[in-house]
Amino acid sequence: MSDARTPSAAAAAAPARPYDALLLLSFGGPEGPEDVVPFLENVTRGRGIPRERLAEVGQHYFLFGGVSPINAQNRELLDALRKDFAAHGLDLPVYWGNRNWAPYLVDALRELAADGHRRVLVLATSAYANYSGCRQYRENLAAALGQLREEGAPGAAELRLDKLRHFYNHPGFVRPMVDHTLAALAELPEPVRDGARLAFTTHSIPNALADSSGAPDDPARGAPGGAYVAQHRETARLVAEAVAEATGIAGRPWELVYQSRSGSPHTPWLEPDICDHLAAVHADGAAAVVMVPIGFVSDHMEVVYDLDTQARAAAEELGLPVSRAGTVGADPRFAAAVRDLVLERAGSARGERPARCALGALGPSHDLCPADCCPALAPPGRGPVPRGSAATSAGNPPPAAAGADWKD
Ligand SMILES: CC1=C(CCC(=O)O)c2cc3nc(cc4[nH]c(cc5[nH]c(cc1n2)c(C)c5CCC(=O)O)c(CCC(=O)O)c4C)C(CCC(=O)O)=C3C
Ligand SMILES: [Fe+2]
Repeated sequence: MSDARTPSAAAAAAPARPYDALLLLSFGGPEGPEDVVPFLENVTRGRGIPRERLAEVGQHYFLFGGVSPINAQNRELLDALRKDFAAHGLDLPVYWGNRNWAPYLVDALRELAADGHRRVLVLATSAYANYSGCRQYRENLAAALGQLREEGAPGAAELRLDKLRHFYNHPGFVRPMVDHTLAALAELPEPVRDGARLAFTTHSIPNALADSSGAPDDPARGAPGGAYVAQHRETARLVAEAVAEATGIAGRPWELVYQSRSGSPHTPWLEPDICDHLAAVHADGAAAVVMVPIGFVSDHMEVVYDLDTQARAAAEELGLPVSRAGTVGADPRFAAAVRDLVLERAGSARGERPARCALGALGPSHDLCPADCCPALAPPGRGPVPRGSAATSAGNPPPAAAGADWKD
């Protein structure tokens, strides 16, 4: 077909249409000692983290000169995305803004709007369903856009933001993790390699937040751990199976464990902690452990401190050989996966039915978060969060602010 007005020809000319930019939305981190305390104040405002925990976490950052690796890693990812888009003829500018530190989200949106962009896709650097990786980012988008509209920032009134779906089961996320797990196995001394177990790690969150994670119609919602745990178990299984195939060793034990717990000790959070897990498998006769941080997209502070510093020290004390797999970071396969998600979503927005790539049994995640997806507070007795209750009114951005990412 050569008619330039047919949808496919138009799509070939501007494959991301109707979108005109991509925003990388991340956590942010301090870039010097003087940033650490104000950064932690931003992260924990209104979240009830004990002061002692904050002082302790500040020390983790000071141990690294007050610099979190996360911003440099996001700059690398930006670079990889721009290279990948350019190499594949995708003319889509990429912007970057953070929740907790400069460059801030609100400034990125101001720039996007001033540059004339109107329909913007958002890649949040969080692969799984849960409040902090899903709804909290949507709240951040709504709040920043609300602020710009109040300011009367040029273009802000027309700006519409659509968050891309969760990508935990996309091959561009899973396959680099498989390679990195194989590389971490190869780092172990040869005699313990075949007996090494896999410990997949992710951020612990309060049990109540895990139980209510995901969309209300998600089969995992209501099961212990909700979509958060179900999705992590799926990624872990996919990686473990691919590692078994590559090594020819079937039945290597693996477990999903947690790290970076904070909050009150009286509130139950997901367990076991990686350090307790290392002690348990050591007592059980494990020869070695490979820690695989599937919960994170880059080797940021939770990885370089909580795993490489704290968990490694615990393993050393036990005399248990350990190694740690790298995260996806700026892997070109991940950049290509982002391009795939962009083109897929653009196709959907044009009313087409694009292939929606996902490995395993759970299928691709939803594009539009339904009203009670990943609520901030656990619904009492696991029922739906009542509309307009304290749990939702502060958190649920109105449709106008959250764009097509919000369905009510
Ligand atoms: C699920 C999840 C992810 C993964 C998904 C995603 O990436 O979104 C994640 C990522 C990250 N968490 C990070 C840092 C922190 N998280 C904290 C606190 C918390 N995280 C939580 C959850 C998550 N966090 C929760 C439930 C809290 C309790 C307070 C609250 O309910 O909000 C605190 C406060 C101190 C403390 O208590 O640890 C800090 C400093 C950094 C930056 C690292 C760097 O600087 O390199 C990153 C990427
Ligand atoms: Fe969600």
